[in-house]
Amino acid sequence: MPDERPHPYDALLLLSFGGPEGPKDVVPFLENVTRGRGIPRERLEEVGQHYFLFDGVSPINAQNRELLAALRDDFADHGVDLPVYWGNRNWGPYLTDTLREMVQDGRRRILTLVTSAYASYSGCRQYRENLADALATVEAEGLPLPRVDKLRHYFNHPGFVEPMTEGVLTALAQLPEAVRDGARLAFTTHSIPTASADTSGPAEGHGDGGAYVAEHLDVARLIADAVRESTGTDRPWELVYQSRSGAPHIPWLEPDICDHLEAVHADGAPAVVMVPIGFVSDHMEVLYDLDTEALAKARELGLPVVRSATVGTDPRFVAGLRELVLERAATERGEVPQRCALGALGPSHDVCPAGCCPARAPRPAAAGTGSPYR
Ligand SMILES: CC1=C(CCC(=O)O)c2cc3nc(cc4[nH]c(cc5[nH]c(cc1n2)c(C)c5CCC(=O)O)c(CCC(=O)O)c4C)C(CCC(=O)O)=C3C
Ligand SMILES: [Fe+2]
Repeated sequence: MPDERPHPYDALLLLSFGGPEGPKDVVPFLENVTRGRGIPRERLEEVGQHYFLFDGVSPINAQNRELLAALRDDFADHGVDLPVYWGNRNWGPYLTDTLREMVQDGRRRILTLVTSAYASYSGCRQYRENLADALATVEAEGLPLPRVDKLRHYFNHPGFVEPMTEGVLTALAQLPEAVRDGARLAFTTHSIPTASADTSGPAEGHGDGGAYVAEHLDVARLIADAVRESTGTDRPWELVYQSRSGAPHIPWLEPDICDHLEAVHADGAPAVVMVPIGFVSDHMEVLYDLDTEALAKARELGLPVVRSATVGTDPRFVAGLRELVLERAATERGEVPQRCALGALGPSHDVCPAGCCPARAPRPAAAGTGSPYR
């Protein structure tokens, strides 16, 4: 009988990016995202247009509400007595308001689940900085300070990998039979500056592309291997990038998905499956950059391209998150739980070491070694 006690935790915090919920939200949302980040004005106007194409509504908040409900249902079904809260970095419900509410509800030992599966400044440390800011605000208001931890990166957990593998099989079945066996797999994730990739993860692990690229390659290889085993066909695959931002003279990870589609088309590839391993739900990066822009490029080329599913609220993903919560709770109680992970890298660290995913300008970050709030 598995131990279903979340003790010592008394709450789970779902922490996400946030997105606009109508046309008047778009500009203030983009200002929140890019404050102090040196994004050119033209890029902002362009990204604003992506949102306006969908009436100014990003699907990300609805998707987080669904994940919140799915986690609560799953916890209830499995006797896990742990309230789940939700807060965002860039739009309401704002993290600071959620954290204040949690403290006022008497929560003192909080575990955080971030909607990003990999190491990187944007996907990990920046959220830890946001937590430190929110804790500082709560402290300044004279409220008691909770202890806040963060769940380990879950990119290589079977709950994340297995639904995506199944998604690729489903996507392949949508391709015309004649091109199915020759279809290439394009694993895609958010591009980030190469300097930021190279320093991602713990300091001693840094190499070209850092933990960010290594973790994505591990997931891509796992899925490609599982698909080969299941279909009996060995397909070429590569890791590609999307959603580049920033100034043109700063190098970001390449190739871009659209350039990649052109290149493989020129190379004679009969079809491509785009596999969005960098994202946990079909938010704007998936809806615009893949389903709108990249699919338009594919039509222009006359290349059959399909996009496979993100994990969303797949029951295996939600169950995997529960397992990760209970695993960490056991570790915090001093037990030595099994730490499930597929692939070559093994389970990620529970506590980010000092110097993990460094920022350009150092700022306090919670939930790590040497953090001001531990
Ligand atoms: C690694 C990564 C993830 C994946 C991990 C994770 O999920 O956290 C991610 C997710 C997301 N990014 C999102 C939106 C945006 N990201 C931007 C800008 C940037 N992203 C970056 C990185 C990442 N971003 C970076 C290095 C920048 C440059 C500015 C900076 O250094 O901070 C901009 C500014 C405009 C632009 O230039 O694109 C927007 C609007 C949304 C919400 C989508 C929705 O509304 O549905 C989500 C989930
Ligand atoms: Fe982003």
